[in-house]
Amino acid sequence: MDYCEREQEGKRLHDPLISGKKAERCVWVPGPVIVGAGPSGLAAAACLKEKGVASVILERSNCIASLWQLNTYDRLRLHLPKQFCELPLMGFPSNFPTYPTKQQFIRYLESYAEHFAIQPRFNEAVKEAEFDSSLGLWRVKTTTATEFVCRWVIVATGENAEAVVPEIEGTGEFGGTIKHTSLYKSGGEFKGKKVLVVGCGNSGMEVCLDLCNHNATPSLVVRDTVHILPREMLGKSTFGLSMWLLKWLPIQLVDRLLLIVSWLMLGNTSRFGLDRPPLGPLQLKNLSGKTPVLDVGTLAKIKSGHIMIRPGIKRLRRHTVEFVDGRIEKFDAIIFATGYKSNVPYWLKEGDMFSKEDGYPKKPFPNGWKGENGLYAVGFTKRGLLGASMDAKNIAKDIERCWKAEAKHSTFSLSLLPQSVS
Ligand SMILES: Cc1cc2nc3c(=O)[nH]c(=O)nc-3n(C[C@H](O)[C@H](O)[C@H](O)COP(=O)(O)OP(=O)(O)OC[C@H]3O[C@@H](n4cnc5c(N)ncnc54)[C@H](O)[C@@H]3O)c2cc1C
Ligand SMILES: NC(=O)C1=CN([C@@H]2O[C@H](COP(=O)(O)OP(=O)(O)OC[C@H]3O[C@@H](n4cnc5c(N)ncnc54)[C@H](OP(=O)(O)O)[C@@H]3O)[C@@H](O)[C@H]2O)C=CC1
Ligand SMILES: O=C(O)C(=O)Cc1c[nH]c2ccccc12
Repeated sequence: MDYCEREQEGKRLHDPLISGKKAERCVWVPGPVIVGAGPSGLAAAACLKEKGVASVILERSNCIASLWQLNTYDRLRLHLPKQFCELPLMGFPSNFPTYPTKQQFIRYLESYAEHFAIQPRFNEAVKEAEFDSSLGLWRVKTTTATEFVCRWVIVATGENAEAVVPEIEGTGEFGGTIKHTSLYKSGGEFKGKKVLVVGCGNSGMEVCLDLCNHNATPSLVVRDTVHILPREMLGKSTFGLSMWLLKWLPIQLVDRLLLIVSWLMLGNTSRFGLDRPPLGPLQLKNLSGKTPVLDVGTLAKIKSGHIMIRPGIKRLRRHTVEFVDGRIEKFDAIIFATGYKSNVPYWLKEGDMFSKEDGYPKKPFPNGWKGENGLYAVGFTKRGLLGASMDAKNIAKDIERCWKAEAKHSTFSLSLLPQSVS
C-alpha cells in the first residue's frame, strides 16, 4: 500500500459513520488493552513486556504512530533534542542527528515495535469502553464489531487525536483550499499563492516558513500573545538549557534568563506584532500547557516582511477574509494551524478520571496516569514524549504488582468469560 492509499484508509477508519455496529465477537484479553499505537502506546507495551506482562494494542489506523506517519508535514523534525524524546528501554541510534527528522523518528518507532515484538491490531477504532462492575472487568468495543474484555485499560489515544477547526462565518462561501495542518504536507502545492495561516503555535509558525521556502506568500493570524524562543541559545538547546537551569534556580528566574537571551537573539518581538504573555514561557507551559514556539527561522521571515501578521478573522467571503480590525484581503487558501484535542470523552464511558470538557486526566501532573478499576492514561501530561515515557514506566510498575498478585491468587474465574484471545 503506498503512502496516499494508507492515508485514505486511515481517514476512512476515522469516519464515525462506519461505527455503530453491535459487537459480534468477544475476545478475552488476559493482560491490559492499550488504546492507540502511537509513541505512548508503544512505550507502555514495551515497559509491560519487560515486566513479563503481555498486552493487546488496538489502533484505529492501519499503522503505528499514525499522527507522525499520516498527519504531519514533510519538513517536520523533533524540536527537542533526541535525548528528551527517547522512549524507555531503547534509545535512538547514535548516528541520528540532535533533531531527528520525521522519517528517522518513524524508523526508530518501527524498530522499537519490532524489538519488543509489539504487533498492534490495526483498523480497530475503539468506539466505547466501559467498566462492567458486575464482572469487575472492562468491555472495550471497536468498529469491527468486536468486544475486548480485560482487567486493565490503558488510554494512549493522545493529546492530538482530533484536529480542531474553528467555525467561522462564511466558510462555505470561501471557495479556495481550506485545510488543517494535520493534512498539510508541503508548500509545493501553494507556489505563487497567497495563503492565510491561522494560529501561531509551532505548527503555524513552521508551515509559514515552509510556504516561504516554496515561493508562496503567507500571512499569519495571531489573535493572542505568544512566546517565541530560539530553538538553541548559547550553543545549547533552549529546552535542555532550561531543564538544567531548573535544577538550580526557581522557574521565575529561569524564565527571566530565557527572555533576556531571547531578546538579545531575536529582538523585541512586539515590534513585529508578536506580543509576549505576562507570564514567562516555562511558567505558562506548566500552568496552561501552552508550548512556547521554538523558532527555526520563521521570525527572520516575519522581520523581512515575507510573512505578514494579521489579527483574528471576523468572517470569510469568496476568496476574501475580513479581519476583526476591519481589514479586507484576498487569499487563495487558508490553513488552520489551530491545534488538536483529545477524543477520550467520545468513547470512554467513565466519570472520574478524565475531564468531560477537555478529555485530559483531572489529576495534575505527575499523577494523571492512574485512575480507578484498572484504568490508566499514558501521554496526557502536556510534556511531550518525555512525559509519555514517565507515564509508561509508572503504569508498567503498577500493573506488574497487580499481575503478580493475581497470578498467585487467581481471583477471577476464566470460565465465566467468553472466548479467549485469538
Ligand atoms: C506536529 C507535532 C510535532 C511534535 N513534536 C514533538 C517533539 O518534537 N517532541 C515531543 O516530545 N513531542 C512532540 N509532539 C507531541 C506529540 O504529542 C508526541 O510527539 C507524540 O506523538 C504523542 O504520542 P501519543 O502516542 O500520546 O499520541 P499519538 O502519536 O497521537 O498516538 C495516538 C494513537 O492513538 C490512535 N487512536 C486515537 N483514537 C483512537 C481510538 N478511538 N481507537 C484506537 N486508536 C485510536 C491514533 O490513531 C494514534 O495512532 C509533537 C506533536 C505534533 C502534533
Ligand atoms: N516538533 C516540532 O517541531 C513541532 C511540534 N509541535 C507540537 O505539536 C503540538 C500542537 O501544536 P500546534 O498544532 O501548533 O497547536 P497549538 O495548540 O500549540 O497552537 C494552536 C494555535 O492556534 C491558535 N488558535 C486556535 N484557534 C484559533 C482561532 N480561532 N483563531 C486564531 N488562532 C487560533 C492558538 O492561539 P490561542 O493561544 O489564541 O488559543 C494557538 O496559537 C504542540 O505541542 C507543539 O509544540 C507542533 C509543530 C511542530
Ligand atoms: O512539543 C511539545 O508540545 C512538547 O510538549 C514538548 C515540550 C515539553 N515542554 C516544553 C517546553 C518548551 C518547549 C517544548 C516543550
